[in-house]
Amino acid sequence: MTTIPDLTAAESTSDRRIKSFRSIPAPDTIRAELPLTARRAIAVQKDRDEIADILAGRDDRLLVVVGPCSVHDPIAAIDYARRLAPLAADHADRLKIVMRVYFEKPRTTVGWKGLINDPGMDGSFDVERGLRTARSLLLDIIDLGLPVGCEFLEPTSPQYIADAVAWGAIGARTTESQVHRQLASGLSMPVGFKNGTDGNVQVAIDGVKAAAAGHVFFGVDDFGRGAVVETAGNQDCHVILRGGTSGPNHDPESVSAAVASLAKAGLPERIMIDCSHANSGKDHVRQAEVAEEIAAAVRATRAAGNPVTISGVMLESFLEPGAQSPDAQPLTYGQSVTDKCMGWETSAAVLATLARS
Ligand SMILES: O=C[C@H](O)[C@H](O)COP(=O)(O)O
Ligand SMILES: C=C(OP(=O)(O)O)C(=O)O
Repeated sequence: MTTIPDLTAAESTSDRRIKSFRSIPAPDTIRAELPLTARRAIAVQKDRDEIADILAGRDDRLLVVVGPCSVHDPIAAIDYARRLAPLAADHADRLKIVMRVYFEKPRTTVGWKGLINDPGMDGSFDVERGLRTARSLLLDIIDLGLPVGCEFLEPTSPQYIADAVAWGAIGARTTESQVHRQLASGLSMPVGFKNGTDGNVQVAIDGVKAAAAGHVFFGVDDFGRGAVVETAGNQDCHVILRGGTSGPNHDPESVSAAVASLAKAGLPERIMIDCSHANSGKDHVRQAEVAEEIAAAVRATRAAGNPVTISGVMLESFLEPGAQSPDAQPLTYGQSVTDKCMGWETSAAVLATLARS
């Protein structure tokens, strides 16, 4: 019998490019430390139901997902939420306002990947602190009476926070990813799929169809153990038009084309429009104009007695207009460290315009 000698570290074919593994607490540990509680759970479920009703056309309000491109400073995020909450209440008969609370940033190449990945923004990657900070912020925002919306990027991060989230997004860079479509099929809230960065809307429609089906895939359970996950499918998914490399796609022709493709796919003929990203050329001043154009289009459709196919709008908005580098010293309070955002005054004016539509 031949004996196989143990390989030395230098001979091993495993982990040749892994520098370290750091364990983190299991999802149920962090959730138990920062419990959702029955009162908040009731609020989250009510918000999810209202959002699903808007997306299905059972409620004719406009869904508005508004907030910073990314959260880097929880104090500024709460400050923003305190200003948004009374506006959300004032406009509640016409708009369903959800605060954008994005903790995970997909990058075109490299860059800061968000508060969960690197809460110190200094390369220390204290993911455990990032998870606790993120969860705690979500609970505080819910306590102000606002539903929250997050992009889901890491396939296992939802286990730590998704119970507090009323609406989710799959971004343009991951909309075609089977892993993210499977993830969406098991998420408990409505989920929007962005069109691809090249402007391809069909990949988002395919994402919605894939997520509506049940799937079986690799994941982790509540105790952080590797598991085979079986999902039931998510029927509350929709498409988000965000423009692409060939230009914006919020104009009436692009919206009609997207709606026709949804009809062809047998899906509800309703979409959300992202006023930022490629629809505004990442220009926050232009973003407000795009929102005005959408408000005008919705008004015209209603006036003509036609069905409104734009059921939601996304806005990138923070306390201060524009953006700064994440490396700025000192950082400007309330200003984005990723994409440019509308400042607070403009955001409030845009919400009022959307409410009038
Ligand atoms: O919304 C944020 C950004 O557009 C997205 O994360 C990509 O950013 P990047 O192109 O700066 O990496
Ligand atoms: C990353 C985002 O958008 P997109 O996926 O459309 O680039 C975002 O909304 O933060």
